[in-house]
Amino acid sequence: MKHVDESVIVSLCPDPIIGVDGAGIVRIFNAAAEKLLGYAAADVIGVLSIARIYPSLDDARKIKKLIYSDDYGARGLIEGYESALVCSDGAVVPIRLSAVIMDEDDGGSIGFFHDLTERYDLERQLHILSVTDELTGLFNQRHFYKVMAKELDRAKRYHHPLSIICFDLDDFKQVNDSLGHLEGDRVLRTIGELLKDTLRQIDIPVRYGGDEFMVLLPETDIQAAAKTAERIRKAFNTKCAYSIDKGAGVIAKVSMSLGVTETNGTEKPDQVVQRADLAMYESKSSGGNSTVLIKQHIGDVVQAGPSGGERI
Ligand SMILES: Nc1nc2c(ncn2[C@@H]2O[C@H](COP(=O)(O)OP(=O)(O)OP(=O)(O)O)[C@@H](O)[C@H]2O)c(=O)[nH]1
Repeated sequence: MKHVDESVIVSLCPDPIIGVDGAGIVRIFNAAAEKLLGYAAADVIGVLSIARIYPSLDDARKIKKLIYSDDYGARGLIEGYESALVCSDGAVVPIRLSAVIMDEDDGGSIGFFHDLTERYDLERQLHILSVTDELTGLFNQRHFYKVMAKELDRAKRYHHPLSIICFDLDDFKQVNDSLGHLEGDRVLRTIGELLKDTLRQIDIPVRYGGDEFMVLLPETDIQAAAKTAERIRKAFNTKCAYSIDKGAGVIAKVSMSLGVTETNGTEKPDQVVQRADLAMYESKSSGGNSTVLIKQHIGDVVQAGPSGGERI
């Protein structure tokens, strides 16, 4: 290869390269830096302080401190540090930075940046996929237990009530068997939409599995949660009013059995889920299409209902 001038290499580099003098004033600003940040090199060289393109002065100070530390194996070096840059229009771009001090006397350095936007977008999409139930768009069971642990901690620390609604469809198999799986899927998707419309922003709706769902209601006591449960049940009856002929004069009506319980955060996730499940099964075993409440045990005493359940 014939000799190529270093400045040509810098200008051809597809990643942004920014060089600064000891005072932090931009001295090198290649074409990729212009493209990413939206500044013309002619407008920033000799004028712009590098601190201005970091999100805050603290970020800029931290990077300066890092380059003078031996955190990356030697003083005067940064390798693969993840931060962000602010473009001329105010947009913030995630970047990975490697940098070296060019001149020990003057303190001038050169930074090699790599735009991480695509990687961050991909990670965000992967995260969404990992916490979402594909059919309904609700959260999945794995996410439910993660959030539940955090919400139990919060409830305990701040003495706020935390409620949970557990519900399961009654006779859902009949929809699949009589009307087909696609119609069954439509019902499950309708529940996803219905929950998003009915709940507050801070509530966490989850498809627990099959035709079973959970809703976590932070800062909500059992009576308020029961009202929400009833709103869900009634909305479902309006939106999915099926009466399916099971033959021999028997009609199956698809509805919901709901169980509601509250915790003060001192329990394990499984204990709370089991109690909500028990309330839901109580509703189901007495005909479904209803909401049953079971309050938190205090000592061994169950606070409401003959078998711990209060039916509404
Ligand atoms: N269409 C569809 N059906 C599903 C899906 N996941 C689970 N199911 C169906 O949900 C039904 C659950 O059946 P069961 O547990 O007997 O529930 P059920 O018919 O509602 O009966 P009870 O709960 O006793 O009232 C089965 O037919 C499953 O095939 C899904 O993603 N899509």
